[in-house]
Amino acid sequence: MHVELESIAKSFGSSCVLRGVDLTVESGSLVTLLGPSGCGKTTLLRILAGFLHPDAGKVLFGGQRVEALPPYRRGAAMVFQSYAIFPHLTVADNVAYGLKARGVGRAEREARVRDILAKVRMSGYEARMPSQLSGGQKQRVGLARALVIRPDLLLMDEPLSNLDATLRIEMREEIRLLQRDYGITTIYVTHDQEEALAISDKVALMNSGIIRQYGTPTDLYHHPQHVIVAEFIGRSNLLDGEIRLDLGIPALVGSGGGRLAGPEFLGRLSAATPVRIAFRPEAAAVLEAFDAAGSDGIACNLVLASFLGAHCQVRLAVDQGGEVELRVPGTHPVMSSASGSRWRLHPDPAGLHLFSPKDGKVLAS
Ligand SMILES: Nc1ncnc2c1ncn2[C@@H]1O[C@H](COP(=O)(O)OP(=O)(O)OP(=O)(O)O)[C@@H](O)[C@H]1O
Repeated sequence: MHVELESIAKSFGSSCVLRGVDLTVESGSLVTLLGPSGCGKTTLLRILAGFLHPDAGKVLFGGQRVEALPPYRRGAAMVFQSYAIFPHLTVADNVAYGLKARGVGRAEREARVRDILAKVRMSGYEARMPSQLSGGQKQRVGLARALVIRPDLLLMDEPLSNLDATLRIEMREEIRLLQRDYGITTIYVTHDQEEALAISDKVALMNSGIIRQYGTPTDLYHHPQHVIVAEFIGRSNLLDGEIRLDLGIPALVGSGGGRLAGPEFLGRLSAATPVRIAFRPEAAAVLEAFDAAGSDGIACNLVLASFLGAHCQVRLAVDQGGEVELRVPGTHPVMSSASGSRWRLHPDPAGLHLFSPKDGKVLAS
């Protein structure tokens, strides 16, 4: 089911929680609402479900406005972090509950319960009580209960946050496979960026009640449109810098004055513009032994070089303050150097993103 939100606003008392949210979710896709705690994700999901009314804006399901419809008439099912399964009913009765409420006959009910329990790999647990299940099993029952009614829209609020790390990864893959199999339009709330990247067709990154960027996981990772996105998705090194005129030619310099990129990268950015510079630890960079005669790049000290198996990581303290993290090959001389040794870092301009220190918006990338 195609879902559309237009200019959704919501306040609780004097605190404005959603400040004009627009979102389009294509039929059959999985979209995550990602963002730090308190940014309004759950509030938005509750507005979609019909548990909360927006102060302003439109909610459209399949082109029809639904703000006036109660939750049970919206064709959506919700899966909660707390499982929300009935403790006094068996697994089979929990899953059959929604079908019974919809007047589905016994034979069909039993067949559908059997099918969906097989799908979530819970066959054989029909007669168990919830108290006899592990967290992951309860979560699967919750999922089966939502899926069995074949909802047009599945709303999931941090459904995996009560599970341990291994189970979380296993379950998120199951959810993604089931969602694709059934072609159910799904809106999924999480504050775990890796989970969001792993399972989504598109991610809406929220912060302070608005969506900062909405796009595919690779879009958000490689082309952050706001400094918040660069910070929240993956890891980013952030440094202050400035665009300066260097013999009349604009150049990007770090706070220590070392040149990092030339006019080909800066486009139409004018001189004397302060910037926030971001680059990822895995972005290409040259890290060379410090030479007092050089002046380009970022002067820094080695804090720690760590061998992590699949790759090596170094932490460097920048002379002008702050730290950067970098991935290097195991053969790099920094790996056998002492903490405190002096280095000069030249991030490849291709991996740099520049943001405005004022409003956080992207200036160049
Ligand atoms: N019923 C309510 N009454 C008053 N304030 C509320 C209510 N529900 C939510 N809030 C406030 O609205 C803000 C957004 O809450 P929301 O639950 O949407 O955030 P979230 O992004 O889902 O956070 P989390 O990841 O911690 O669940 C918070 O500051 C919260 O305290």
